[in-house]
Amino acid sequence: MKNRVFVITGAAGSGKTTVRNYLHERYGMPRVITHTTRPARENEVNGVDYYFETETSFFKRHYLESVTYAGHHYGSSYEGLQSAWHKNPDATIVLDGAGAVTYKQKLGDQAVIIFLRVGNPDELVRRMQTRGDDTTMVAKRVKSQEYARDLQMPRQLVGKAYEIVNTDLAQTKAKIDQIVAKYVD
Ligand SMILES: Nc1ncnc2c1ncn2[C@@H]1O[C@H](COP(=O)(O)OP(=O)(O)OP(=O)(O)O)[C@@H](O)[C@H]1O
Ligand SMILES: Nc1nc2c(ncn2[C@@H]2O[C@H](COP(=O)(O)O)[C@@H](O)[C@H]2O)c(=O)[nH]1
Repeated sequence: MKNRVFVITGAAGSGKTTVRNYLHERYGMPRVITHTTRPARENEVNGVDYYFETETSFFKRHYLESVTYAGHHYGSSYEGLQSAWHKNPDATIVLDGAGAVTYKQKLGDQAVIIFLRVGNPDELVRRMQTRGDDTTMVAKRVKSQEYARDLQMPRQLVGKAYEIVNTDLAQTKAKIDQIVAKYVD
């Protein structure tokens, strides 16, 4: 059986983690946990949401790809992906737009990319605030180049990725089910 990874990408606050958790809960897809130097949010747990790293420990890992997003480092390891595939042939990961492009380039058909967007970008800020994000962090993020970039699907992924407007979560889940049905028996 072919190993695959469902890559969820899109703007900050667009619902990537929510969709990844749905794929985990509904389809039993293991979540590939990535590494970051960003401070943990309230309720985030090391080894569950991320491996939280220091500026020194981050650079001791072996990454398939890594990026800087709004001033913090993020990276996904080969070992994390292999360990997820060891549990199940279909896994899921949350990446920014640049990471999703790298995954498609490196893994080809094994990477199924789903780009999430919302109708109105103001909704993203509302969702981050509702999630309880630190106000200063939200302001810094919204000003970042990476945030602006990820409002649109990366041009390298046009025609190679699914796009879902995540307004109504029930409808989003139904669309996710349709995509998964194309790949998973
Ligand atoms: N369709 C939706 N309607 C309303 N709220 C939603 C919807 N989808 C997700 N949310 C909520 O929006 C907030 C942001 O969602 P989530 O954390 O999944 O986004 P994200 O894309 O992973 O964000 P980030 O990249 O900043 O980590 C959460 O509080 C989540 O419960
Ligand atoms: N390219 C990568 N992007 C990653 C990775 N882990 C998370 N992310 C993305 O970073 C931003 C910010 O995440 P947040 O949790 O601080 O809101 C978001 O788009 C994530 O999808 C990674 O290993 N590589």
